[in-house]
Amino acid sequence: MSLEVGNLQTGNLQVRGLTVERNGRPVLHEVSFAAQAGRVLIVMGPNGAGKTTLLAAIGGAIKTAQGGIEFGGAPLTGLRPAAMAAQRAYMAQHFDCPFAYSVEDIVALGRLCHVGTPRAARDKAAIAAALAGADLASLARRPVTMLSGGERQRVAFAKAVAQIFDRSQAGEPHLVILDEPVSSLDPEHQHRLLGQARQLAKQGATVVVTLHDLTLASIYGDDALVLDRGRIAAQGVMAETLTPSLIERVFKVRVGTAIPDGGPCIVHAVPQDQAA
Ligand SMILES: Nc1ncnc2c1ncn2[C@@H]1O[C@H](COP(=O)(O)OP(=O)(O)OP(=O)(O)O)[C@@H](O)[C@H]1O
Repeated sequence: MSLEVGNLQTGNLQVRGLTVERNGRPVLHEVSFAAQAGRVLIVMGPNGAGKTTLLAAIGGAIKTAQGGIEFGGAPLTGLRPAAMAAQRAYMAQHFDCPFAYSVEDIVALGRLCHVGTPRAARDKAAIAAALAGADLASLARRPVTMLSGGERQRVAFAKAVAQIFDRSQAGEPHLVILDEPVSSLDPEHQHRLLGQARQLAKQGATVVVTLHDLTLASIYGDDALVLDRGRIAAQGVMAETLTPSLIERVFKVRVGTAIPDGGPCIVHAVPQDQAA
């Protein structure tokens, strides 16, 4: 099933014929899909498939060679940077800060796009809510240089949440892009963060997340986009798309256990030379 949508509703993300080159080499080839408001789209694929490149293109962090990216029916590049930042939060795969800013200060950077607008009145509430949501309230004054890898990842998520707090609270369309947001997190915080991503979708966000953990993808994703060597290998509703045969073909592992009918697909991946 295709993730194309005919009539764009406000808040839908539409990517058409996207080609991206890195270092002069195409790494995404004419990728087309839609992500719908109120739903979580999980982007999956092997190392080097182009997931980060895709999210960075949608997040405005890298240039595209060809194709269009529209949000709510308008080109994403058409807005001024501050207006765009108020509705599109992008959490990159890696977050590193060499300076000893506090956790709270880093999360507050997410509010920079609201300076000089009425939304600035909600900065304090936004930062407090984002810190609490990421379980960082007790670390708010700690320099980020003194955090663990997982704690830093939660800071990056909290910054993204603070950025789109206003639209989320108002139930207005916004785009949340999370590139491997749980790669360093313990199981409790993985579920906590992805649960929050689902909650953002419930509040009107269009949520696009990359994950390597196929079980988490199955639990938290409404829709799936599977990339393989820069092209779409499969796309559609999660339960219909993330099948054992797809997993074996694209990820080159066998599925030991899967519970497909309705419930989450619990993926127990074993090497291909070990029959399930
Ligand atoms: N800065 C860069 N310059 C040149 N090529 C790059 C650059 N970054 C990534 N690539 C290449 O682009 C392709 C896609 O990389 P990308 O990071 O998007 O993959 P990915 O699916 O996110 O992989 P992973 O699962 O390992 O994070 C790969 O072949 C990679 O080697």
